[in-house]
Amino acid sequence: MIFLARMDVTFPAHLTAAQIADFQVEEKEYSGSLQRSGKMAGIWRIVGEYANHSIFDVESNDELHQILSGFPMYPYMKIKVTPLAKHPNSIS
Ligand SMILES: O=C(O)CC1=CCC(=O)O1
Repeated sequence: MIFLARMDVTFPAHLTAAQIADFQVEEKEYSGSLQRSGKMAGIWRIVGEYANHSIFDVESNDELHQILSGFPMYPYMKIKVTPLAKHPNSIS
């Protein structure tokens, strides 16, 4: 099952720059591990926003929820998930 996820990050004002930097390091490690496993097929920065579009290739809605809720920044992200089906004109 293929899903597009848009993740918007908003850190609360009480977090320090050092705490935010720690979240960014942890996020990169978790994200890298998902990408190496193939569960996360790609991630793109949305230009001009602290947000991304990511593609996930997972077995179920439950697996996607587990993955998304495991992101260290999950408490600070608004996530919109769009399920994708094969387009009839796709040649791949
Ligand atoms: O878009 C970001 O920087 C936050 C994020 C979510 C997954 C990831 O790898 O980074």
